[in-house]
Amino acid sequence: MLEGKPLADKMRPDTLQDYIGQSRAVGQETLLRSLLETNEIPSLILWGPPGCGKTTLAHIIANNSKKHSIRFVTLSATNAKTNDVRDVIKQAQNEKSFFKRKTILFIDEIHRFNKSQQDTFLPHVECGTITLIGATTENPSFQVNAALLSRCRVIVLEKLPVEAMVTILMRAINSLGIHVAGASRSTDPLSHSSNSSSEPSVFIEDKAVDTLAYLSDGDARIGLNGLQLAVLARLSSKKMFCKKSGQAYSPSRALITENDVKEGLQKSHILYDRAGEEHYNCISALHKSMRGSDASASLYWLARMLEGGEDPLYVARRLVRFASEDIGLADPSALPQAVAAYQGCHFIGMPECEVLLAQCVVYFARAPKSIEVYSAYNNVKACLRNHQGPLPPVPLHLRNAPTRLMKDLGYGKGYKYNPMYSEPVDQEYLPEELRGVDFFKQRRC
Ligand SMILES: Nc1ncnc2c1ncn2[C@@H]1O[C@H](COP(=O)(O)OP(=O)(O)OP(=O)(O)O)[C@@H](O)[C@H]1O
Repeated sequence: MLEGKPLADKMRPDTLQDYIGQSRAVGQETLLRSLLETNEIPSLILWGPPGCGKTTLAHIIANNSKKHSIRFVTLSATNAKTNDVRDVIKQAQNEKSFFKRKTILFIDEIHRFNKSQQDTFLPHVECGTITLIGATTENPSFQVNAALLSRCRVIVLEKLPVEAMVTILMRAINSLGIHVAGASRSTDPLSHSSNSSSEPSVFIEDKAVDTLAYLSDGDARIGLNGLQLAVLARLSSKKMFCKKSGQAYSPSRALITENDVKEGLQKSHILYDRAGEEHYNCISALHKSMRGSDASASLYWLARMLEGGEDPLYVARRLVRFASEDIGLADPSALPQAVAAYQGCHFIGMPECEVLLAQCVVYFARAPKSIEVYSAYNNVKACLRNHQGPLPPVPLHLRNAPTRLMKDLGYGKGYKYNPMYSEPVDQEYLPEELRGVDFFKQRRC
């Protein structure tokens, strides 16, 4: 059971009874559960973080549907082409008209289809040729075509809590015939596979199960595959040790410790999902903590990103933006600080550059804030966007007149060159129709 396919795939449950957690979405009293039990599947978008059970739920629905002779077709948006979708639809139409057979189309990572690809199946979902089930880790309001979204029920699945992770891990531990060494949890002796004489008895520390459940951060795939790696690594190091020391490999006992499971997990997967929602959530939390002048929280979000493997230059670029947007002229040295931090990160890279970013983040959290320039500039942009008709011409006196013709046309005429005047110069700089507008005070014009 340990070799070959990832443990997470082998442990995928087939029925709702074995589907752990997610009670808000598919608990006993939920509408979705009654629909699933009566096999009336609506079009669904399953939205949730990696490894929380989206594909598993679709797999359970597939199992159920097959019993009711409903076709269940799976496509992954990472490699399916628009033509593949068309083929599925064509077949679904035939099945519907000739055999009155329904088709459920499951599209994994539906957010990877662009809007026009999503348009391909919209009319067929509308007219009931296919029931669509899409799985996504990304917020469907941004990634799924609005018309399609309005025809689907969005099911929000949550990160699996630690207790649910422990249940999932214990089920795997039981089916692998591993014993738990420690007081609080006992394995189910009946489910142990019989211990063949060529294999050692494998034990796992009670604490290691908790640590694995905790560090998997709600992702059952990481937890199960981490368990598999830890066991395989421990067994092979035992064999290596015997080989090196010239001892005959005698199967006895192997103990999986907390350290083994920590090594079995990749830190970057545990803490942070660089490409997904978490990336935007953390940068937003950092930005808001600095804006709120909370230096300690700012450091926390920074560390969470960097420890999770975020690109330091991405963080540095956001700091450059923050320096102008939120600090602005309240402390004009913030901008050079951010640019210097960016260049410093570029020169020395991680992990050395983390302290540069930390210094800059704390400086920014403690700095006085001003959005004066940022909001005045937004007022100007709004003014330009709201303008009806052609934009007003640049006043003639402000135009440069490099040629005789331009001079003859009045370019630059009447312009007062400020350094020639000792007193303040009375001169208009805005177009005629905006005369008197102050973008620092006015929201609109
Ligand atoms: N709620 C659950 N109950 C029991 N096992 C689960 C549950 N969720 C996930 N698992 C286990 O974790 C594995 C991975 O889960 P699954 O493929 O369903 O995640 P996912 O949400 O589709 O993730 P991704 O977005 O990364 O594809 C499954 O094969 C199964 O073994």
